[in-house]
This record gives sequence, C-alpha cells and structure tokens, in this order.
Amino acid sequence: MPIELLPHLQLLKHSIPSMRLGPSVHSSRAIPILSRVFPFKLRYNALGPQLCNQFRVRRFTTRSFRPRAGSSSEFSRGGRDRGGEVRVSKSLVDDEAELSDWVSGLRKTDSFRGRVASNDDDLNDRGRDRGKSRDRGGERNRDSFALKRKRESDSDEFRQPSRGRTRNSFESRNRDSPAMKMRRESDSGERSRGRSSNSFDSRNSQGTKRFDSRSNGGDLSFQRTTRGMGNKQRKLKQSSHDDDCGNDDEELQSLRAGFQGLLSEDTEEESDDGDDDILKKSRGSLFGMDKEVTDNGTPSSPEKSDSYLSETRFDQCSVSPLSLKGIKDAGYERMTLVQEATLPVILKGKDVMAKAKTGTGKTVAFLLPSIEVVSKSPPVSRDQKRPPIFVLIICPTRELATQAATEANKLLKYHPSIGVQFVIGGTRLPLEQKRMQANPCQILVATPGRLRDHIENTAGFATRLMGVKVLVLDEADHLLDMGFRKEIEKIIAAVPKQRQTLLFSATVPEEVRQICHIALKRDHEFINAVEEGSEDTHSQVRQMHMVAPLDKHFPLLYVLLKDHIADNIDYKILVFCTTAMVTKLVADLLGELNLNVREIHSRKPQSYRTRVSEEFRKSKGLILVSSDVSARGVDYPDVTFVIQVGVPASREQYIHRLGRTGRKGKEGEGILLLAPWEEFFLASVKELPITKASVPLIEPDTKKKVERALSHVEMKNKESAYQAWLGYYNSNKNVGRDKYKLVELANEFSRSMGLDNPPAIPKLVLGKMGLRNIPGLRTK
Ligand SMILES: Nc1ncnc2c1ncn2[C@@H]1O[C@H](COP(=O)(O)OP(=O)(O)OP(=O)(O)O)[C@@H](O)[C@H]1O
Repeated sequence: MPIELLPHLQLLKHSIPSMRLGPSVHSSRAIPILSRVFPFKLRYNALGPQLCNQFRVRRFTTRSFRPRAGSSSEFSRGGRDRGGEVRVSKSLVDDEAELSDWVSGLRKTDSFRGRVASNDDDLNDRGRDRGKSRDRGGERNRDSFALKRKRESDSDEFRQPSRGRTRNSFESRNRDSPAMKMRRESDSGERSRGRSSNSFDSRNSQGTKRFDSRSNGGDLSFQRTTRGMGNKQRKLKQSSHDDDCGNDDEELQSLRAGFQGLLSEDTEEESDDGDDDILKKSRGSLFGMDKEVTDNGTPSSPEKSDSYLSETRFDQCSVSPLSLKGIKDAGYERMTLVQEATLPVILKGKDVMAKAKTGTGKTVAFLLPSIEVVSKSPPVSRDQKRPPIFVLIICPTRELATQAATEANKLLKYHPSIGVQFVIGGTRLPLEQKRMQANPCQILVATPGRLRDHIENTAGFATRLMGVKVLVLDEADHLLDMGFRKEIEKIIAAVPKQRQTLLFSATVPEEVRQICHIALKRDHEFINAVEEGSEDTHSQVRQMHMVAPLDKHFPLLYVLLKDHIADNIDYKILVFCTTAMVTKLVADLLGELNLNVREIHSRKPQSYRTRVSEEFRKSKGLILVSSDVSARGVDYPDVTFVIQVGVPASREQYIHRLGRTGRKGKEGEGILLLAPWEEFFLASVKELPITKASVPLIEPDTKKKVERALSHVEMKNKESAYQAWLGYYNSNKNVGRDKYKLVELANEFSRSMGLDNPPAIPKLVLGKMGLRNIPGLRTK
C-alpha cells in the first residue's frame, strides 16, 4: 500500500486563499537508534540537529481558475487536492564519457573505442578485454555475505531468491513530504511587465509568482474545473543556489593525467569469511533506522511511496490516443508532479526550463509533448532524401542517451510511423550513419560530441537538423556549464531559431539561469517542481558525511559496505569515485575483498559499459563502483545505498549522485566520505540535511584484510590511480592551489594504497599539470 505522506496536506482546500503550515519534524527517530547501531564498529554522532530540526514553513496561495478558451493542452478534469512531493531527475553524468574519445585521440589509437551493445557488436570489447582484463564481477569477487555470487556472464541472475519479508518501518517515521509547490517564472521581459493573471508575490522584485494549480492563473493551460487539478501550489519564484565547488576541468585534468589503459590483473578467486562475525555483530542499519525484519533477520527492500505522483491521470490531458496507449502499456497511469506541471505549458509551445528532484519522471515529461509535436507534423515520406529530424534531445552521457531512447520507444509503441534513434560516442560513426540512412528517424537522441561529429561528417545531416521543432537539453545545467558549452553553442547554431526548447534538470544553479538565454527564448517559463522550502534532495533519503584521514578511507569503505550488505538482503549499492582510474582501483580492491562488484567508467569500452549498466539495472546484491558516468540521470531501480568517496566535483554532482537512490518515492541512504582537508565542500551543501557520522573504530583484522587485498591490486592500476588522483585534486580550486600541499596529500593517497614510494609520473604529464619541480614527486 502506498504510504500517504503528509496527511495534513489533504486538508487543504482549494478555496483557502492562503495558509501557512506549521512546522513538521522528520526522521528524528534516527538519533537514539544511531547510538546503538554500531557498537562494535561504527559509532555515529551528531545525527541530531539537522534531522530533528527540519521545520519547514510553507505558504500556499490559491486562486480560482478560469478555463482559457482554445487552450491546446488542457486537462479534461482536475484531480483532487493532494499533498505530494516532487522529485525530478535527470542528471548529467559524465564529462569523462564525452572526453574519452578525446583521450583516445591523444593516444592515437582506437583501443578505447568500444561499440554499443545495442548494435549487437561488442567484438572490440571482447577482443580488448580477453586475456588482459579481469572481469571482477563473478569470477573472482566472491562476497562471502552475498547470498548469491554470480559470474559476470550471469548478468541477470543476481536477484536474491525471494523470501517473505516484512516491510521496513519507514512509514512510522515522521516524514516531511509536503505538498509540492511549483514555481514558475517567466524570463525578464515578462517579469518586468508582470502578468495580471498570476498572483504575483509582491515581496519578490523579480517577479516571483504564486498560484495554485487547482485554480490556474491566466496563462497556465491546466483546465480550470470546479475541482481543479490537484493540491499542488505552484509558485513563481526565483530560486537561488550555492556555488559549484568544482568544475569540469577537474575531470578533464584527471583524464589528462590518468589515461593509462584498462589493464587489470588475473588473480585467483579468494574466499575469506573472516568478517562474518563482524557483520553479525553490527546488524542494524548504517543510519540507525529501525527496519522491520523478516523471520530470518533480514530487512525488506526499500519502502516506497507514491508521493511523486500527482492526482492527474494521463488520459485527462490532451495527448493523442496512440500516445495514451503507449503510456498505459508502460504502466503509467497518473502523471508525476513534474509531468503534471510542465505538460500543459510545453503543449502550448512555450520554451520551458524545468527543475524537479531526481527520479521523478522528467524524461517522460519532455518526451511525451515532443512526441505530440511529431505526431502533428506532416508525415515523412520514405523517399525523402533528407528526412527532417523534428525532435533533437541532447544528453550528457551515453547511458542517458540510450536510456532516453529506450523510454521514447516505449511511448512510441503505437506510433508506427515515428522513429527514434540515438547517436553516442564510443560507437563507430559509419555504423550510425548507415543506421540513420536505413531508418530515418524523426526523434534523435545524442551526446554532444557525437552529434557534432555527425554535423561535420555525415552527408545531409545538417539539412535534416534544419527540421528541428523541439530541442531538449536533458541535464541542462551540466550541458550549459563550461564543459559542454562550446558543443551546445554549435548545436544550437545548427538548428532553426524558430523552435521550442526544453531544459530539464534536478539542479539549476543560478549561473545556469543567467546563461540560459543561449538556448531559451526570453519569455520561457521556469517551472520549479521542488516545493518551496524543500531541499533539492529527497527527504526519504538519509544523508550523512564522514570525515576521516585518507589512510582510513579504504577500510572504512569496506566496513560501510559490509555493514549495509549485512542489513539489506536486496542491497544494491553505488560507490562513486573521483576519477575513472580511481574507480578502477576501488573496484579492484573491493573485488579482492570478495565483494560482488562491477565497475563502470569512461575508460571502459562502450559495449562493456552498456552490459554492466544493464546488469546493474536488473540486479540485486551487487555493488557498482562508478565514476561520474553514472552520476546523472541513470535510472537504476531500487538502489539502496550511495557512497561518495572523496569530494564531488560540485554541489550539483553530489545531488545527482545521491539521486541514484530514493527514486520514485523509495527510501535510500547516502554517505559522503571525506578527508579532513575536503571538509570545505560541506559549506556548499549546508542547506541539505546531511548529518555528521563519527568515524568508527576499524578492527585490526579488517585493517589487515584490506591491506592484504590492496597488496594484490596490480601496480599499474595504483600508478594510474595516483596520477588521476593528482590530476583531479590539482584542478580543484580549493585543494590544487597549494601545489606543495597537494603533492603531500597525493603521497598520502599513495601510502593509503600500500605504496612506500609514490609512483613516478612522466615529465610531460607533470608539466601539463603545472607540477614540475614540486618536491615529493617522482618523475620518469
Ligand atoms: N507517470 C509515471 N508514473 C510512474 N512511473 C513513472 C512515470 N513517469 C516516469 N516514471 C518512471 O520513473 C522513473 C524515473 O524517471 P526518470 O528517469 O525520467 O527520472 P528523472 O526525473 O529524469 O531522474 P534524474 O534527475 O535522476 O535524471 C523511471 O523508471 C520512469 O520509468
């Protein structure tokens, strides 16, 4: 049964002009419980203040509504008022991914280039990996605690046998999941003029407007019926965001510094049950939440609520019957809150920038109206030489692009005349060219670099792009930041000026709002589906940070993982690392520790990435160690735990990574593991409910075990990780400023890998990093 969040919000009636909700507390139960969670290994402190004191004040303004004649995007019937929480979601994943081609170029070899499994072609991958790359999944990484350990080839079989389980007791916690308020904001032109039909908040000089979705103000295209469409208040209000703490240069630097290949050693499987006892002792959630357990002592999988859904059904809005059939087959009945908020506006043809939390259905929110545009366009004849592309969707990573294309295919099930294709880096350009020629599509999903390749190298492609009516930037903030800006500007120049543009993300920093005119018309709508006063993260995802010296990070990571696994029979864990090569190292280490682990990062061929991604999507009882290729947008269901090791590239990246758990209203946990000199990052996420965890004692046996495992990790991988680590932190504004200190820290990292001397780095690389002649570095 879905949990009803915030029953008090049910009391809201659309006739109430304005009300203020009293403070609510959430997750306070965690505190006393935490103190007894890790009697043997982990002791968490100071969980209190943030969880206890999250009082939120919300204001709702309601207005009565008049249907607007001729609105093309009206819902035929409003839903009942209902509180809810919006999440959103897509994120940008990875600079590394898009840069991997560049890295390949540098190496003057195509050995990194893989091919997409969807092309039924992973020969490159097999050839490359055979004999030199050890797949760590099932072959050697046995997790003595995982109930099932499978070989990598058994990709779909990680699901634990189902057992009778009771639900977690999450519903008993006091959850703060207030009614969503969506903030819509039109850009400066309209702001200055004001609009009589919206209820402007006079306090906001920039045109903040409040309105109730049930009682639409002027230009909203929700149908105004007596009952209205839902209980969500939409506020037209400018949001502000903290500064980024990093930038894409960091990834670039780490790549520059760290591209050493994909080698890994061949080792025997090893089974060591030595930590069984520790696990048994420390049963209990990492975050100290009481969970109901099954007869056999294992808790159930994450609790789910439908708070991300609105009351409005898809069949209440004016989309084509064929789309409705596809939606129904996809299993969607009610719109998510962001879909409900954006669909009418997009269907009206307006440019939209939308922000909503991770995992709340942003993909469908931009796909569905885009499909409607195509379905209303004149049919494309098969003989047409350069059939127009009507909808162009840009995603920052390959995984996201393929995911969006898959979702589009679902929705297009009953639109036989509409085709969707994707073009992504890491695949052969000629193959894509042939594919596009054989099956011309009207909807194209692309990563920026590969799209530019096609614009420059595929005959007739530029002409096809002149048909674009809708341009979508998924993970817009990432696409518009410095890492992708140039590509995006080129792409925008290649599509018609007269088009509709849609920008979606779970994070929209102020800087991006400032420069969104690059893509959007001046009178675009900003729709913020994150309720006012709410954080950009989900309240049902428990967040912590732990600050510990670097030399403790590997054992701590192990302890955190083992503990979570012991507590969650259906565990599904994402471990984020700073760079691709550090990701590889950590995956190697966890493999040596007999955990059931896979790795994904930009240094892996695309076919491998696709395969592992698919496996993780379907699996339970699996750990995926990832670089930022999985940070944004990737929709892995039921991720139970996200661990971030080392400082994230930015506040936004932290949010997107964390957003891999807690999707579609589910529960989740996240922890950020920092070294003391990385604590500066916490200032950038201070408004998020991240509580501090104290560093647990690490048992001598655990320490020894981790050291032994590290000694088995191939030297080459340690060298690459060291170099990549240096590159990443060198380009971090805070850490990289003092080169002397940076090298000291890098050498601390080297020691944490069990090396007495730091690995030597080529002079050329050091020169590029501006680190020549810094004491403590070894050159070769
Ligand atoms: N109306 C709906 N009802 C139920 N499920 C839905 C609906 N719309 C989308 N979903 C599902 O919700 C999940 C999350 O959607 P999606 O990946 O689009 O989220 P997102 O907001 O883009 O997340 P992120 O910010 O991480 O990219 C997907 O599994 C999708 O199939």
